Amino acid sequence: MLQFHKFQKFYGRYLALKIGDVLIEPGVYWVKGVNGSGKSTLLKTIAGILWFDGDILIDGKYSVKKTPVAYRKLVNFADAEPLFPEFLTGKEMVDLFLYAKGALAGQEKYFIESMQMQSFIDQPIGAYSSGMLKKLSLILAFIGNPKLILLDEPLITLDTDSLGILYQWILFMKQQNGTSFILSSHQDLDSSKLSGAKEILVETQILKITS
Ligand SMILES: Nc1ncnc2c1ncn2[C@@H]1O[C@H](COP(=O)(O)OP(=O)(O)OP(=O)(O)O)[C@@H](O)[C@H]1O
Repeated sequence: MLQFHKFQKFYGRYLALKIGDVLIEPGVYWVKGVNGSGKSTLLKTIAGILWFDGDILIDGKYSVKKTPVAYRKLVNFADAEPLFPEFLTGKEMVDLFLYAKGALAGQEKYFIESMQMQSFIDQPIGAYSSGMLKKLSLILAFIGNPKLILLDEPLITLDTDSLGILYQWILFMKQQNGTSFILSSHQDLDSSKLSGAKEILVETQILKITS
């Protein structure tokens, strides 16, 4: 599903992450590691937000560097602490993503309604609480027809009911579309809801993948 080729990520002279040539099979993955080990760096480079040496391919043919538009239609990302223009409404951001990701009109309704966002989706984002902002960022990550969804710390600031909904979304996308997931979380994921999830341990600048 996801192929790293001679991957290295430097910040200045500091080598934050070295992966080399690694293939990650389809599935749901939980990225673990201590503070500063490189979890966010890993997700942001896969998302195409951070520059790095080497290449990353999805489905063996779409490269984040050589075919970035096609790649970004297949790889969605939600940041740990999302930031959006405060003058736009949540619905305007959703419409932008529906267009950019080539999504079917109306796809967003299931996500907005199940996450109970109808009451604030038309408000400016500047008026959102941190939980409302998190919900919006999660919706945006599920829009389109992604092969891979990257969620950086998806559990923080979500209330218990919303966590249950997020697990439902993950199972729904996995079953309906065969979407893979890479989630980073300091909190334990509910293994009863994400059965079969594999672990990626980020340790001393390298990855260890366990099943
Ligand atoms: N913009 C940057 N400039 C320089 N160094 C950075 C930058 N961003 C991250 N780093 C360094 O890269 C390493 C990995 O950081 P990263 O944020 O990916 O870790 P993390 O595992 O997500 O941490 P946490 O669990 O605390 O969120 C750390 O040593 C960090 O100091």
